[in-house]
Amino acid sequence: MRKILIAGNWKMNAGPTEAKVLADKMVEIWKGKEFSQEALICPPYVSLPFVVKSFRDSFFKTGAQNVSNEDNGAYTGEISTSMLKELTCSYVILGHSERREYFNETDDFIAKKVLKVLDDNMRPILCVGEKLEDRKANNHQTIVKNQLKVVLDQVDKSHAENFVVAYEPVWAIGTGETASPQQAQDMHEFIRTFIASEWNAETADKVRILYGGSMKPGNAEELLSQSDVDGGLIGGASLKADSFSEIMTIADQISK
Ligand SMILES: O=C(CO)COP(=O)(O)O
Repeated sequence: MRKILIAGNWKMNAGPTEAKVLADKMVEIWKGKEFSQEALICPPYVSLPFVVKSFRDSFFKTGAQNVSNEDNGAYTGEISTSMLKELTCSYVILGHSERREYFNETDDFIAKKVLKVLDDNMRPILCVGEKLEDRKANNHQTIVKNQLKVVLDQVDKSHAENFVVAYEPVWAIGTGETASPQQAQDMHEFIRTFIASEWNAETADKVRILYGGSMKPGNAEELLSQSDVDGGLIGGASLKADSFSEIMTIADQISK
């Protein structure tokens, strides 16, 4: 059984002051209540210590939006896995389409980071997804398969439980347009089948595959109810404590 992961990607939003207010609000909403699934917030680096502090006595987990593939040393501007672990961060988003597009991150570079994160006993959330032109040309499966293959070729299947994939169709990110539940399910099933062909069915079954792209309270139930959709990677709607909590409540009622 896979636990649903509801993850917020705050991107370059919410500096320390705003982040603390937002995190405190989330904790307040869930005070005294149990959450049967997993909730995660990935703030910008500078806000992480504040969010960690706000979440200290709650079930909310924290993660980062990127990390270096190197150990501590002379790498100006970078942040290491050991620094994130010191803050008790457990997850790292890697290969987000914004990093691929604006910061030229390649599949090989992303694979190195995924390996580093897994080797250091953290959990990568590897983002994959096609652009609109790829979908229109019916190339979406090939694009996603190629993005995954570079990483899967290097990751040992023993990491399956810590390995998280997020399918984020680029055309659905921040656009208000969402993949239909069927489009999401079809791609998630394709991803799981591909992982099974690279590893095996038993390990592929352990990998959580999140959907990302304009997920909000109004469409979360339909998306999260799909058999291969194991959670959400949420941008805009994670910047509002109410919306994020509503999606969590929906996830709480769905068990996989
Ligand atoms: O990119 C995303 C999460 O990583 C999705 O962002 P939105 O939910 O704002 O579309």
